[in-house]
Amino acid sequence: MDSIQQQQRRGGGLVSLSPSQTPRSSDKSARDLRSESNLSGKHDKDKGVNVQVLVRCRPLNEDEQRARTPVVISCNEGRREVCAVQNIANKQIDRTFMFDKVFGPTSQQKDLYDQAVHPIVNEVLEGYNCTIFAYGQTGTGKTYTMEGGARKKNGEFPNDAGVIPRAVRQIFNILEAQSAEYSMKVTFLELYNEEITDLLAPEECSKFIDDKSKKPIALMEDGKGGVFVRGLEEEIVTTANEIYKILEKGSAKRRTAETLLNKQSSRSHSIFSITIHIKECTPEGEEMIKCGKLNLVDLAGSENISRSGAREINQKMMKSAMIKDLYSEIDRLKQEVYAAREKNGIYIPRDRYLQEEEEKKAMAEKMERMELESESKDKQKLEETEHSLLDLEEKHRQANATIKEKEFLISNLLKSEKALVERALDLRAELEDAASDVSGLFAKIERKDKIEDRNRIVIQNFQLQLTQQLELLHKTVAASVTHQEHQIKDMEEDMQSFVSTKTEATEELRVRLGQLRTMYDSGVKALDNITLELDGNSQSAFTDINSEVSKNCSSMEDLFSRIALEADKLLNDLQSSLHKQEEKLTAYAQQQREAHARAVDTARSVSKITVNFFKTLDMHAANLSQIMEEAHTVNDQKLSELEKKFELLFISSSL
Ligand SMILES: Nc1ncnc2c1ncn2[C@@H]1O[C@H](COP(=O)(O)OP(=O)(O)OP(=O)(O)O)[C@@H](O)[C@H]1O
Repeated sequence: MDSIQQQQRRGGGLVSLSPSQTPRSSDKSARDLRSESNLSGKHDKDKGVNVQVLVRCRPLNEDEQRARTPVVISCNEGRREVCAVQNIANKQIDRTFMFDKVFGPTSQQKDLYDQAVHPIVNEVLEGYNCTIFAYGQTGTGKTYTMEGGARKKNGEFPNDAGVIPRAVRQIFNILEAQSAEYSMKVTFLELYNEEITDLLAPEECSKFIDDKSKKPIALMEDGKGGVFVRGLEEEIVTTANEIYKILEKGSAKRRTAETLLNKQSSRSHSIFSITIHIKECTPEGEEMIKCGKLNLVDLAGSENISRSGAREINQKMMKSAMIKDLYSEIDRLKQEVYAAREKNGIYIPRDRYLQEEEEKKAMAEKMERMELESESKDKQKLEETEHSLLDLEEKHRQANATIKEKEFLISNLLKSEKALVERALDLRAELEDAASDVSGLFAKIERKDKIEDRNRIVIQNFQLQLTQQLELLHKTVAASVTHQEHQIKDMEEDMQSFVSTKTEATEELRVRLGQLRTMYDSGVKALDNITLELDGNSQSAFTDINSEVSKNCSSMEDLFSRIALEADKLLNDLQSSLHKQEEKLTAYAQQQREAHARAVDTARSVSKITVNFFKTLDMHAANLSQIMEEAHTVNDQKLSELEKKFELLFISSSL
């Protein structure tokens, strides 16, 4: 669990002095700070506050040396004292001031940093809020101490690098050495005439700030006894170089603003803040976040503080203190007079008495005058207050009207914000729909690709199988044709052998018929001869012979009819066998023709199916690409609509 570890505040002030400068009333603040520091020292532990006041005295510059400017400040670093020599009414009065640390004119930037700032930066990294501010009159070396010389071109530090670049370097060196997990942000602001300028804000924002209708950057109380600046630009930084660039950018902006507004650097304050969050693990493994803040403040020249718009209460205190002093002085004098009268005190010389009486009288007159003045001033002030009260009432009325106006504006703004939020939600829903459409489209494309891949494989398989089937068919048809040719040849041969066999039998039959005919003819001749021979013989014999002839004739006729029947039967058998063979051949040829036709039909229908299949595939592919194009177009339209809506939304939100 993350938690934020916030430590107490610490602070330190650097008072810069020039050696020729006698501390004046404003320098009293240095003493005040010192005494405050001493006072707070007693309660350091209770309050958790620690203020240190360090003084640095710069050496005389060339001009001052040339002009032989007298040196009125001497520093004793060991005793931590600064001695100022003053000549009042030809009397030399030496006044000594004590500080937490004193740096004389020969002190180097590094000495000051190592002794005074280094420990404070360590405390920042331990999670404290620390402030280092430079205070002093113009030209006493505040900017020199805080910023120092510019970095060299190769990025190296010059010897006169000031507190800010050295602190930045130290912070990064320590964090990197610890391999710490951290985040860092910086702010840079300028305070001039009670007006805060964000030195890191982009130009447009600066313009807004100038525009009175916009919310100005404002100093707010954080409710925990601290203050923060509302609306200040915070820049996240990860390297020392980034901070140096930001510093350069901010300083450049400060310079530009100064030129434009004819300000002087000595009249404005600048505050550069570095906030560091560091992650730490407790021994129990719990994650803790340490938060430390370093404020680096370059104050306005102390003689210009009143001109910088500050009125920052000492005068009032001085006046009341003075009246108080005067009253106590009167009391003291009264007591002295009383003691003199009663002779129970110490006698004083007459001259002194007269002088003191004079002084007392003058004092009483002065007091009377002052009281009168004060009364008239009070009266005047009362009148002024009444006036300002009336003004305030008027302003209050105006402010109320402005508040109402602003409330109306705010309610309108809230309404438009609500409408914008609703519109944004609609747009978001549309965007989500579009995104789901797009993802659906992508899924479709993926599916289409897969189907195309599968189709490609199916087509390849189909082509392979078709080629194999066609080859098989071709082989089968070729084998069948060869087989048929063989069969027809065999049948031709069979027919030829059959026909030749039957021709032989017919020839034999013809020969036998010829022989029979010859036999018949010879028998008839023999019978004729016998008839002739017997013609002359007896009638009886003739009858016998006739019967014999008739017998022979009938047997011959029987034989002939049998032979003729046999020949008919043989011829019929031959004819029927030939007929059957012919029928068989015809049927077989018909079968083969039909099989061939079927094979041809199958091949044709296969090729038709293939062509149709490819056509369908092409059609599907065309449909798919059309769908894709349409989807892309719809998608593009939706996207451009969404972009337009977003633009409108952005323009209306920026308005
Ligand atoms: N310790 C020092 N050693 C050498 N020169 C110094 C030292 N301190 C200041 N100077 C020089 O004195 C001059 C005035 O210093 P600087 O501009 O820092 O004063 P300042 O207090 O910031 O003035 P201002 O309030 O006008 O900004 C500069 O030229 C600076 O280089």
